[in-house]
Amino acid sequence: MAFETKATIASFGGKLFKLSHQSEETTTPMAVNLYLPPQSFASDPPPRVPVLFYLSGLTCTPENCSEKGFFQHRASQLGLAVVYPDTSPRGLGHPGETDSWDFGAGAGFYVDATRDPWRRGYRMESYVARELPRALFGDPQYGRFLDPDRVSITGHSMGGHGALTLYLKNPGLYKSVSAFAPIANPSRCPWGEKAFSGYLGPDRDEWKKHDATELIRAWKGGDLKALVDVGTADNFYKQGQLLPENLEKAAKEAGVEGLTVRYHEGYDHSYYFMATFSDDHVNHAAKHLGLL
Ligand SMILES: N[C@@H](CCC(=O)N[C@@H](CS)C(=O)NCC(=O)O)C(=O)O
Repeated sequence: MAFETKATIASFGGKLFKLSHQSEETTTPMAVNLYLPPQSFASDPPPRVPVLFYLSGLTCTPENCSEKGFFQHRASQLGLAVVYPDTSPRGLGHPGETDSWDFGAGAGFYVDATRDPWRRGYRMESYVARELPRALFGDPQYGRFLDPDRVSITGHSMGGHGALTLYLKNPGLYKSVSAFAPIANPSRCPWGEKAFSGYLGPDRDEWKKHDATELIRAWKGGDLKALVDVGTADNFYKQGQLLPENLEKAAKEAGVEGLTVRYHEGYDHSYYFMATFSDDHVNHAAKHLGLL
């Protein structure tokens, strides 16, 4: 279904498009922001620029990171498009959908739910990894700007975990992955236990198929090309919601190379942390997308 353009906003010499389209996976209209860098408007026909998908964390819409993550700063210099999807369907009307900030609306966890009522519409894995890219790359208005063969993925918190799992589940689909403060081992933290039992049911073996720390053990794709940043003053890190050490340990035990985890003294979970290191994450993607 074609995208409706709700707003066009100048940003770092390029343009941020606030879009909406009807999703078959979620059965709802989905908001998504697309940033096109200045290079996209410098010639006609435009160059096909590589694409970075950014997956947001709990409670977020496409706006949070577009407004204050500062990915557009470095993306504009390098000639990289950035796609900011939403974090769940909206307005399905499932009982309890908006009762808590860490489950239901704003908290889709980038899985395809298998439990009622969530299995209707809460299909953010299929939406983000398949439907949205297919729709964008095939779109009559926006597809001609984008290179479907050069795609990377990144994200924050729940979205950092989403980026890691989509990358690990789909070898070759993305050229690299990075994450800010990811919920790295959701089967073993309160946020993940709540989300996975609600969306996937009580069988913990099912959870393993959607847990980055478990998936990394089975990785056979060679050098991982993964960058992870964590702030040591992040309260969620201190409360044991993120568990990045478990991811590092699993990679080490499995002999998986190419995972860089950096701990930054004094940084918290917020966009002050993200904006500080977003250039690094864009550079990481750009290196693997042939821009650097
Ligand atoms: N609502 C939660 C915080 C949730 C939270 O920090 N969400 C992060 C992602 S995990 C976020 O990006 N929030 C939106 C924002 O800060 O703009 C609380 O009050 O503790």
